[in-house]
Formats: sequence, structure tokens, C-alpha cells
Amino acid sequence: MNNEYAISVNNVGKTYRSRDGQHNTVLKGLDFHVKPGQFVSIVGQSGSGKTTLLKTISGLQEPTEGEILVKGRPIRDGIEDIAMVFQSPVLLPWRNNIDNVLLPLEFRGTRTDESRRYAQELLEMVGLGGKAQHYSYELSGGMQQRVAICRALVSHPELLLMDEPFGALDAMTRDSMNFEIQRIWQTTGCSVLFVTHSISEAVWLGDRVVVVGGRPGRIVADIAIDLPRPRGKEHRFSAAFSDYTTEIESHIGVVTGIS
Ligand SMILES: Nc1ncnc2c1ncn2[C@@H]1O[C@H](COP(=O)(O)OP(=O)(O)OP(=O)(O)O)[C@@H](O)[C@H]1O
Repeated sequence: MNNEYAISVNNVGKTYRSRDGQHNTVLKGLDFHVKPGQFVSIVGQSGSGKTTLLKTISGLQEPTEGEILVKGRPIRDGIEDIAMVFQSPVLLPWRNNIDNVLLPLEFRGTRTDESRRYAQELLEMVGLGGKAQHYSYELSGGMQQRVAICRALVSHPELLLMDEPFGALDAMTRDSMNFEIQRIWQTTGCSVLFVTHSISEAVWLGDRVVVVGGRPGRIVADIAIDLPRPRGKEHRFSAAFSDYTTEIESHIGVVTGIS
């Protein structure tokens, strides 16, 4: 079995069946592999199946065709080292921030004194060390999303799946969260799949940008982003950056007929 990849998506398809028997094939023949520690951005038109892809990789739903391997093992083996971050942080309002971070470990029955220390460390890493005992309603949207990221990281995931995590944030907060997530990723070394509607965010963060498009959705482009790390603001204004965004825009347009 191939353990070389953090994730292998092999010929994956997904068809939803509605109650009245209608079939909607959302993804078909998807094939791609993610190396350990890679940051892969995923872009595509609304409705192209990006969220479906992430949910299928996470094991939240099963593929109708093909298979997904995480570190060479089928997802149905109950792989625990995957964590997901959604657009909305969904923190429990009756628990303080550190107890929200610790929630996944409580669900698994693996919470220890050491995990509390680690949760505090994570909050400090995202600049919220002083807010551990506060509640989510006392935080801004960006701060809440940082707590949600800590909650995803507390179980030391090797694979972090992020579905438009910064989509609800204002442009300035989103910018600073991009720096934050780059730093977190470089510190933890986990592999990341990052869905976004922002092509520039996808390019700035990604080692690769995968474009999903068509009906049913398939991979229409997989572009390696050869920009130095760590990336700073200046990279957003480079000629190479602009070439990448133009190329990706053209792939999204080709599939939809928009040019
Ligand atoms: N649970 C479900 N049952 C039936 N159809 C679904 C389900 N989830 C998604 N779909 C359909 O699958 C298609 C793809 O949806 P999905 O949310 O994966 O796209 P997306 O690319 O993430 O969209 P967006 O960018 O707007 O978030 C849509 O037509 C949607 O209506």
C-alpha cells in the first residue's frame, strides 16, 4: 500500500440521490495526490463540488465511486488525524474559549492535563492567550475563527481540511488570517487542503492550486505555485503572482464558458 502520500484521491465520484429518486452527479473521475506537509488550495465556481470533495475526504460522507486513502489507509478505517475548519466557527456559547478548543479531545475521551496546556499554547500561538477564559460572544469574528483553528489543531492532525475558513471576514482581517495560517502551517507541518473563492488567497497560500470545474465536477487544472516561502505582502504584487492568478482565472472561465 502506498504511504508516500498524505492523501490519495483515486478516481472519486459522488452522486447525491434525492428522496424522489433523482440523481445528481456532482463529482466524477477525480484523481489527485497530496504529499505530506503540502498546502493545496482548491478553487472553482460556486456549486462545482468543492465542499462535497472536502466532506468526502474527511469521511463525513462516502464517495459513490473510487477510493480515498489517507496515508495509504482507506478513510473508513476510522482515521483520527484529520481535522476540519468551516466558514463559520460554530463555538459553543456556554463554554469558554479554552474549553471550546478542548472539545474534540473530550468527544474522543483523550483529554488530559497536558492537553489543557497544549490548548493554552495554541491560543497563545494565535495571539489569544489572554482570552482563554473568555466566551465567544466577547470575541470578534476573526478571533472566533482563530479559536476554531486551535480547536482543529488540538488533536495534532496530520491533515487539516479548511472550507472557506475566511469567507465571512472583512478584507483586512482576512489578510492577517492568511499570514496566521501560513505561520501555523509552517509550525505544525501538517498537510492542508484549503477551499477558497479568492484566487489570490489560493495562490498566495498554496504550494499548488487545484481547479475544480465542469458538470459533473472534475479537476481542470493543477498548478504548482513556485513562489518563495515564507511569503510576504510583496509576493502579491510580483509579476509571477499575477501570471498565476490570470492562468487560474482562465481555467475557471474555460469550463464555464466565461472568458
Ligand atoms: N447533501 C447534499 N444532498 C444533495 N445535493 C447536495 C448536497 N450537498 C451538496 N449538494 C449539491 O452538490 C452540488 C455541489 O455542492 P458543493 O457545496 O459541494 O459545491 P461548492 O463548490 O462547495 O459550492 P460553493 O462554492 O457555493 O460553496 C450543488 O449542486 C449542491 O446543490
